[in-house]
Amino acid sequence: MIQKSSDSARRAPLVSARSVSASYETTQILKDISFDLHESEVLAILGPNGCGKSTLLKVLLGILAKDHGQVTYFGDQKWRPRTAKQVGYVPQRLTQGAGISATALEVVESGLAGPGLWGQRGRRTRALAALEQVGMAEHYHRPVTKLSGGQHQRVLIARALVREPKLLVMDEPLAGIDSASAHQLAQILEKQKAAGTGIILVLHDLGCLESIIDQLLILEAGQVVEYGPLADFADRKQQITAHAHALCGETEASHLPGGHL
Ligand SMILES: Nc1ncnc2c1ncn2[C@@H]1O[C@H](COP(=O)(O)OP(=O)(O)OP(=O)(O)O)[C@@H](O)[C@H]1O
Repeated sequence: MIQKSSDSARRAPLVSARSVSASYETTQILKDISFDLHESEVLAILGPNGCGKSTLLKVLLGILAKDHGQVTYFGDQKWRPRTAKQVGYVPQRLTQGAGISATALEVVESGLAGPGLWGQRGRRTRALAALEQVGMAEHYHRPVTKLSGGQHQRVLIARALVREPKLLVMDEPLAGIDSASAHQLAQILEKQKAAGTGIILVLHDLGCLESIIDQLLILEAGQVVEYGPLADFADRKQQITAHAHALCGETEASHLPGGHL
């Protein structure tokens, strides 16, 4: 059941999922997932290890085909090259295949590469501006392998923001970063939210991102067990976080490839 605040109900969603199911070969992982994400909204997806959070991201990012259901992006029911252009994806870390010896600037510029996306001209200027947005301009020439976890993450956020996305998707953004970096992350996301970007976060814990989260979607065994405004969970927040923590243990590397979007 989709619950909407009266404000949200008046606006068309940026992303709308209806009764989505998905499988790996013959094993069904996601069952009947529905949610809406509006402009300037932050949706946090929580749930225990293996419940299907990364799989849901893969479906949303057009990497894994759905078995059934519908995902509408920006009013369009098909994932197209122009959809990709409006979506920024932030993985946890760069993988080997993504060219990890690249400099911060090269990594951010790679966010503008892709068929039918942006031309070569102006890439550097846009990439530097994106690094500036996340407070990393002075590190533009450094190899990402030499950056701290939080700095590395900010470069990946810049790579997503360089597209000026309408939708930002982040996989476990609090994993492996210290509390100062987590607070910087909260500030960056808050600015994006204020600018109208819709944000989907896969989390194991609300942490210091709680203040920017609007909606919670809790998955268990591939199904939505809770969905609604964060305020509705006020009396159960600790319980939900403790539950996710207890079941999650150490976070694992994302299954999603970095930098292909
Ligand atoms: N490529 C794959 N092929 C087959 N099964 C997979 C594949 N990727 C994930 N799975 C299985 O799908 C289920 C959901 O995995 P998924 O990675 O989506 O969970 P998750 O909630 O993101 O877990 P975590 O919190 O550990 O990252 C798990 O049982 C997992 O083993």
